[in-house]
Amino acid sequence: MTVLNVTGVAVELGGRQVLEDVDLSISSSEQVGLIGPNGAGKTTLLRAVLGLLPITAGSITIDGKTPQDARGSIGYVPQRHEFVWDYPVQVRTAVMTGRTHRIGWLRRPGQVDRDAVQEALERVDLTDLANRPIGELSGGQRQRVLVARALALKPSLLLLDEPFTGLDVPTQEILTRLFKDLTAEDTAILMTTHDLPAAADTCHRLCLLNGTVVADGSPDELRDPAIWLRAFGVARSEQLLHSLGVTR
Ligand SMILES: Nc1ncnc2c1ncn2[C@@H]1O[C@H](COP(=O)(O)OP(=O)(O)OP(=O)(O)O)[C@@H](O)[C@H]1O
Repeated sequence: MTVLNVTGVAVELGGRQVLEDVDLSISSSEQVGLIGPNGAGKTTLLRAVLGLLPITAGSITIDGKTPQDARGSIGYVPQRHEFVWDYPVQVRTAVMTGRTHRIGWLRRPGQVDRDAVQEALERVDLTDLANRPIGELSGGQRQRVLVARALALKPSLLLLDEPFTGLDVPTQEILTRLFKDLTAEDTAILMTTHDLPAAADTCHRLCLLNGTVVADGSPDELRDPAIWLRAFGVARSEQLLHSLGVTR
């Protein structure tokens, strides 16, 4: 079943066309890697899917709804530096903020909300740190807080912006396993990353973006080096091709 449907989407920022004619669809149980060079528009696309940026053409639906109407079923894990870590709250409270769209701004969390937060903490193995102030956490622990915060919504679509950057191998493995479990439970995942080998290993499909979708297919279908060179806007990059295990 299609969860995310992006058709002919264009986004302008500061008078500049950042995305043009972007098509992308993701089904439940699919993990898709969004790959592209710096400035390709990956974060912009995630923010458009979240309804945080206006689109100037095309359409975006999540479970058949507009981004604004679907906000309560999209989990978003921003890049770690975008979150305010010196805010004096405990881990459990930070994770509860992920449910704001479900609870509403003026209501207090109920038992359902507390249970969802507890389950999310368990899934990222953070129950021992639930009462720790977020400012005292390591980088890997902070990443797990952000993932738990997104999971507390029990989303049908999970958007991850560079979830593995700066993480040690054990933390990467915990998250990789978790994302696999989530897709097995029908969650659709769209993840930006610069870690191409890891993306090729873990994602069902890769979407190569550079202002528009240059290629979209399974890692096996994208073995032609010309596709990667076109996506990254370079004439020739042995290192890029080598890191992908793509042969000329
Ligand atoms: N608020 C803004 N106003 C104007 N231009 C912007 C704004 N935000 C981003 N841009 C520009 O839009 C383009 C796409 O940025 P975006 O952050 O989506 O790229 P990205 O693919 O996520 O890059 P990276 O891999 O470096 O994170 C860049 O050229 C960026 O400078």
